[in-house]
Amino acid sequence: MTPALRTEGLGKAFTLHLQGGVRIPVLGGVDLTVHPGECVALWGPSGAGKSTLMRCLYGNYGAGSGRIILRHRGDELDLATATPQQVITARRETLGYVSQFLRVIPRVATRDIVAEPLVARGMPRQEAAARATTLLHRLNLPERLHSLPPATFSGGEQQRVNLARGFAPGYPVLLLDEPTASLDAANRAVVIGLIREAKAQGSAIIGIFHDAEVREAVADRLYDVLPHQDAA
Ligand SMILES: Nc1ncnc2c1ncn2[C@@H]1O[C@H](COP(=O)(O)OP(=O)(O)OP(=O)(O)O)[C@@H](O)[C@H]1O
Repeated sequence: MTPALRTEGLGKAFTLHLQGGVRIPVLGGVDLTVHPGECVALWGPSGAGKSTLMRCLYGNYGAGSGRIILRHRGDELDLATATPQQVITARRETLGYVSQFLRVIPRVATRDIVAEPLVARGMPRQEAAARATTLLHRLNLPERLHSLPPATFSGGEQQRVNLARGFAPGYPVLLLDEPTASLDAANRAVVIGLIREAKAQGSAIIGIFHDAEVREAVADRLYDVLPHQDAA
């Protein structure tokens, strides 16, 4: 089976320009493969580079070396060398990312924040709003909050808005950074259900799951992110 996403020799180092150009190698030689319907959990000690790897995969950080091959529009797209326009298209159609924290857009209602990626993919606005509402209910976000901007929501409420937005489109590849960090047991169980359903529908998932119960419930295998001394 063709992988949904794979990296070849991915490396990343940070250069601290305000600290005399000190170079911090983080990732090196990362060969990660995830297939449709599979969930891979990134594993490794604090500071090993798990979040950095996620951000490289989504294109938030440029890769220092190597390739990030995404199966996109029936072809291969190397995100490490893709143009900004190609990255935007890949994010709209193929690659989703649920970060730990919601970046709130002022004055936009929660329902619209969740519906937006569906509308961007061409779904009629009313249908997108209905799907958003269903997901928000499933994640136990009370109806009275759906029409409010989430700026004043609690951490757990904001995380659930973020999750609804990330799961709504059914992306072929979905990146999850600590998706249950701020959630109670009932909502953790909902997220486990959403991940399992996404896998059953063929999504490839890469996640950081510090919660062992969630990790064991969804991950098919672990990928070791090792502290690296020699990164690009
Ligand atoms: N923007 C940045 N600039 C400089 N150094 C960074 C940057 N982002 C991360 N780092 C460094 O890269 C290393 C890896 O950080 P990262 O957050 O990826 O680790 P992690 O494995 O996700 O850790 P944790 O499990 O604690 O969240 C750390 O030493 C961190 O200080």
